[in-house]
Amino acid sequence: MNIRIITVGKIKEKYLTLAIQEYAKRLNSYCRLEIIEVKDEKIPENASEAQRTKALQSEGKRILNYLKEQDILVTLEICGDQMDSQSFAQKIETYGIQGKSQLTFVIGGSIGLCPEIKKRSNWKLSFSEMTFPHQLFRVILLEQVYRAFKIINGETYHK
Ligand SMILES: C[S@@+](CC[C@H](N)C(=O)[O-])C[C@H]1O[C@@H](n2cnc3c(N)ncnc32)[C@H](O)[C@@H]1O
Repeated sequence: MNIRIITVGKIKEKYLTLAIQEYAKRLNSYCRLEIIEVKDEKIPENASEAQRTKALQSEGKRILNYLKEQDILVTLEICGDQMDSQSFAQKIETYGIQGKSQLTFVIGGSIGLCPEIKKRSNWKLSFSEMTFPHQLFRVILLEQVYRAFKIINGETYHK
């Protein structure tokens, strides 16, 4: 299976980079992992609605450049569908069995994801109703994908 993670903005914290590298290394045994970072738009704290919309559209265009028609697009959205790790693993496994082997996860930047990307989404996935920072969220997603492959392969992993 090919897992691609498209993210908006760079990782600035060393400890997060180390955690990402660790999970990327672990995932090597289970899938082909690609992480793509697209440039984020810098907008002021007090940006107007129009400025936000423009910034979201620019980030969205950069993301769309990487999407292929056959990709299963999984958008990470706070208001998406919540599930437990077993169901998450099962859904990934089912896509694999159906021959849909290119899963593309998209994590928004600090201002979220634009409507065009959300509209194109095949699977809107929420990890809870809480808001996590986008840099940390990359680690959380990688850990859950790793956990999913451990579950799919019937391997033990700490609970
Ligand atoms: C700081 S959040 C963006 C917050 C923005 N106000 C919004 O409503 O999307 C950055 C990104 O992290 C991801 N994210 C954060 N918390 C999440 C959660 N609980 N479930 C799913 N994705 C989450 C989403 O992709 C989000 O676009």
